[in-house]
Amino acid sequence: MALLIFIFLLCFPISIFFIFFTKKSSSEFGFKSYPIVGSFPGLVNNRHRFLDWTVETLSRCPTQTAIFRRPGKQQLIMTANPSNVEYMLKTKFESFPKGQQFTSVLEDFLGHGIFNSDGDMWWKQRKTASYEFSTKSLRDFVMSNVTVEINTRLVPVLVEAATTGKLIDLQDILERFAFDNICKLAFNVDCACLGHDGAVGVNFMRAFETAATIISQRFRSVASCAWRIKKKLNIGSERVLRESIATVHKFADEIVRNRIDQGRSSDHKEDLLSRFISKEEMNSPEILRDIVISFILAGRDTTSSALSWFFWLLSMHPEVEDKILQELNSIRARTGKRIGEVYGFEHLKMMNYLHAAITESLRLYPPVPVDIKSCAEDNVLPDGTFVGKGWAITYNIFAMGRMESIWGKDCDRFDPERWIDETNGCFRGEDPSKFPAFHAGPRMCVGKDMAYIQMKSIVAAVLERFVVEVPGKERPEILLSMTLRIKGGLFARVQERS
Ligand code: HEM
Repeated sequence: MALLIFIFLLCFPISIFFIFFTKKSSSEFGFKSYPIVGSFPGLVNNRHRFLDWTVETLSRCPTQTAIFRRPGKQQLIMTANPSNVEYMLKTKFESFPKGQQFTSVLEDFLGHGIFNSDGDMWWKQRKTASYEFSTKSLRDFVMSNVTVEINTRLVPVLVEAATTGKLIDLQDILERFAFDNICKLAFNVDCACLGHDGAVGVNFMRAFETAATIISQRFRSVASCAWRIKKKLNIGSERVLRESIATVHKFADEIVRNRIDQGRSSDHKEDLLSRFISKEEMNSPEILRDIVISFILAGRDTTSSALSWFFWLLSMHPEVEDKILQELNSIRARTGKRIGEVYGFEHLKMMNYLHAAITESLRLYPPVPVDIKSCAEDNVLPDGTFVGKGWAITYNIFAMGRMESIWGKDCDRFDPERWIDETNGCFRGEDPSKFPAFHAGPRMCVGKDMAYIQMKSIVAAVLERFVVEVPGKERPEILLSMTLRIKGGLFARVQERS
């Protein structure tokens, strides 16, 4: 008997070790999987380098697609394969909605706004947004807001930093810029977050930031019941989230109600809220609030994330900065514009090299690094991968920008020239299923053109007047929140360019 107990005690831990830690996945290349716990051990081990880990894993897979095994029947597929991306975002769009699993996580904050809805609800908002974003009046409104923000906020903040010689957090400055800008576009309110720490809008911005950060953490919660229990008990981060959402909703509700009361007599005709109010089917205060909040979320951290990584890359590639300055010089020479005068839309269109450099930065550091959909019916992807009904599928934009199979041997190199057409020197775009930084198909980002207007205007204004120096040569640490941010900020020193 004693011998049996001894053998059992010896064998039990050894067998547990073998079951959990040595059994290889059915797929030799993808995420390793173990009985009961699936692929979670790999995720836990690599959580501090999640994106780099997925790049390594997907680039080893024959079709750049891997299965992440979860306990239970519903699995998660991750792909960096352009044919699969085209299939899910375009060809079989209806089969791959955001899905209840995704939208229920964000619903407390975003309700049923464009960013967080599917089907009819999404389509009605999309139709209006697509139309309004193609109008010249909205583009002019954006141009004038960007010009004012650059001249009266961004440049003075940088002049002061140049005078004092202090390190500044460029990421924070860009986030404040983007927040001011998107609030003007969404409901024509000047939050004045850049350069005015005491402004009314700062509370709104902070609450918005907290809500967006905490709600995105729900996706990383190991078991979804964990956040749901905390929410029910109103404790910990869920309590902070509830308070932040209340602040955001109160601020937005007041604006929406006032605007509805003002009705047709309102002076605000240009912003998105006024444009949506005039649509019969979307004039309930709650849905208007959800729409506005979705737009703020979509336009807030995306451009600032893109530009933070862009300025870091530029600090490592002075030859690219020189070429941008040469291009700006030649445009000034042709148009007679003086330094300090912000460029108009027609001038921005001439900046092919700058457009290419920003796009190249988006390839390597996409603000939305991974995107998730659910599968509404059993499907087989073009590369032969089976995706069952109810499974989740993510396409990994960060990994796609680093795939040799898409970009060739120099895929890791920051090279704006790959976006320039050699025959005419103009910017040459790429198929969105290979480069889905702005999504692809019917849900493609509606703010893409506006984002380029904002990004090109900022880069031109900053580079012509200032030299930006980022100390250190290491890649900054990635912070995964709703977007790809730089952990701890992007600290830089600026000097006025002589
Ligand atoms: C560099 C800047 C930007 C990038 C990389 C970007 C990227 C994206 C991506 C990947 C999506 C799809 C997200 C999803 O459905 O899961 C998206 C959607 C969207 N974006 Fe952008 N975006 C940028 C700037 C903006 C700006 C400035 C605005 C607003 C003015 C905006 C408005 C939207 C909206 C409303 C959607 C939802 C579209 C829909 O679901 O039909 N974006 N964007």
